[in-house]
Amino acid sequence: MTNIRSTLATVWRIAAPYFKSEDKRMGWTLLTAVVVIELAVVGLSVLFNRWNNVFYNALQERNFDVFVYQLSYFCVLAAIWIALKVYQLYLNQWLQIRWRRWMTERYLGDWLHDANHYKMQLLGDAADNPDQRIAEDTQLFVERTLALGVGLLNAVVTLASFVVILWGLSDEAPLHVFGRDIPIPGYLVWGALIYAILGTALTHWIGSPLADLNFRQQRFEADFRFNLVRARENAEQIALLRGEPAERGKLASRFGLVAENFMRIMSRTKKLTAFTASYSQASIIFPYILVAPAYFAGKVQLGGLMQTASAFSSVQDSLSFFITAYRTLAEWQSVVARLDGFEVAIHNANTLRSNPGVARKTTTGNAIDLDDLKLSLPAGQPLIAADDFSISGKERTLIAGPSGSGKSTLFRAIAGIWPFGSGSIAIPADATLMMLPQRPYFPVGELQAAIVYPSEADAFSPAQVSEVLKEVGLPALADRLAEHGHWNRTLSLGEQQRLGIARALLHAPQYLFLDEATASLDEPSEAALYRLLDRKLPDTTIVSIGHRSTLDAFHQRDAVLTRAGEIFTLQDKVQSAAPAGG
Ligand SMILES: Nc1ncnc2c1ncn2[C@@H]1O[C@H](COP(=O)(O)OP(=O)(O)OP(=O)(O)O)[C@@H](O)[C@H]1O
Repeated sequence: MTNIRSTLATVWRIAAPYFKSEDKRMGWTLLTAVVVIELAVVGLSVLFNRWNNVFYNALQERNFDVFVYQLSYFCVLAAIWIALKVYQLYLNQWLQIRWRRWMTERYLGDWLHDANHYKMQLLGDAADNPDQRIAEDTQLFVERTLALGVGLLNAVVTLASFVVILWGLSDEAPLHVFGRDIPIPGYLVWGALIYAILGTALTHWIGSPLADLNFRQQRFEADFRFNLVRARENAEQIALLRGEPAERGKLASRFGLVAENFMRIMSRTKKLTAFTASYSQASIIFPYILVAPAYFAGKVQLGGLMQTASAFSSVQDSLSFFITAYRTLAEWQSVVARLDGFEVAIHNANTLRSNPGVARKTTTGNAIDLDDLKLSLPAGQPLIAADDFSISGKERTLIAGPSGSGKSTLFRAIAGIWPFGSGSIAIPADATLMMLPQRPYFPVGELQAAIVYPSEADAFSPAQVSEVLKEVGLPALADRLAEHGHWNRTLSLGEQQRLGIARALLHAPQYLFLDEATASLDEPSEAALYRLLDRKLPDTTIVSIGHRSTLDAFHQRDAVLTRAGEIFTLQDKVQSAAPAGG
């Protein structure tokens, strides 16, 4: 019960924002239309039920005129019913796509807000596979919530209408056992109620493990898909290393989890289906068994019998809502749990952003100041310390340090995406910063758009981009700006690094951070690119991470991360010490 209540509270939390959003007018209009149509459909089913009585009596009495009239009446009812059903589905789907679009845009906005997507990864596994949450779960959530909500409404209204009818019919056709009337008011209602309660309890007992199993299934499926995508993305490495058997083994074991869990779902579903199928078959004949004695005793006509059976099955259907919707409910519950996890992870990332360990300030000066800065790993182990360290002016700084000492993490903290630690980083107001990693990212698409990313493709003219391409030593690419491609896959790492420098030249940031951004080039090419940066970006402050001594020539300042106990400290390198003993 608590489980159901907390699921409903979560559903409300996830669903309500749409109906308070800027699209609320349309949302409410469509929802009202869907509800009104559903009520009209129930109203029609009451008319159909009454029709049963008159129609079957006409058959029994061989009354041709009434028979023909009732057939025409049926056609009118059926035509209205068809029109309602068509528009109910149409409007329902219309609401689904509007609601889903709104949720998707909101999730995309939250997920891609200020490095949340990266911080969610850093924070751990609370929301695994965000792609699945955004693409699949929003669709399932909207569809299932509407289906179950409308289904429940139908069940409640149908129940209310038909309980009244069935109560009246119980008086008309009283329980007749062994030649005697047994006056139990509304016995048909009680019969349906007991039958449905028993059925619901048994269904829940048999089917309850399905919610968990479905949750796990979705997760295993997404993990399997993710690993397939990773294998595709790293095809070259895998082929070079002859890693295919290892990949196959890994993928097979991931799929093993999918299959194993699916087997459990199958076995549980088999039991559940055996029960629900028997239950629904039994409910076809159950009302006839209840009313047959009265019928054969001549207390009720064929029309009354048929109307009772139809009313009983309506009450029965609505009381059995839970049984028929059980699988959908179980799946829906796991979708709700996944979306909830996603929202919690976004919330945690937002909290981390508003209360970061490392404070980010803006200054009026023109230097980036690291003050009493201590960076740590997500789990809390201290990594590096930097106190009173300024990066300013047109100075070029080279940062060195052992592998794993935290050089890239320092850049991440300056970029504002690494919140773990303490102290502060002050950045000049309105300063533009650009980080160039060793392996730059190029979105799949036209080359021009890939180079000028994250700006719009037309932020620079093709002539500007061609010019820069020639300068960075890639004149051949200048003719291919309109070509579509997966550039991270097709270009060599050295070419990608040249393109990274091209991107920096186009954007001309005030602060440029190069994290081994030219490490895949030979030394003369690297030197040429640094000379180019010097010439084209004279006002840019450049900070590089690099291991080659040839880089020294392009940097006036050397800083180094040195181990001090369990952490590394960032300090200026002591320039060529005085001669020993001097
Ligand atoms: N998301 C993370 N979770 C846990 N540990 C991390 C994470 N990112 C980095 N680290 C750890 O932090 C340490 C510093 O990593 P970083 O990439 O900053 O080193 P680096 O000095 O740039 O190394 P290299 O010179 O090899 O590129 C490493 O030990 C790394 O394993």
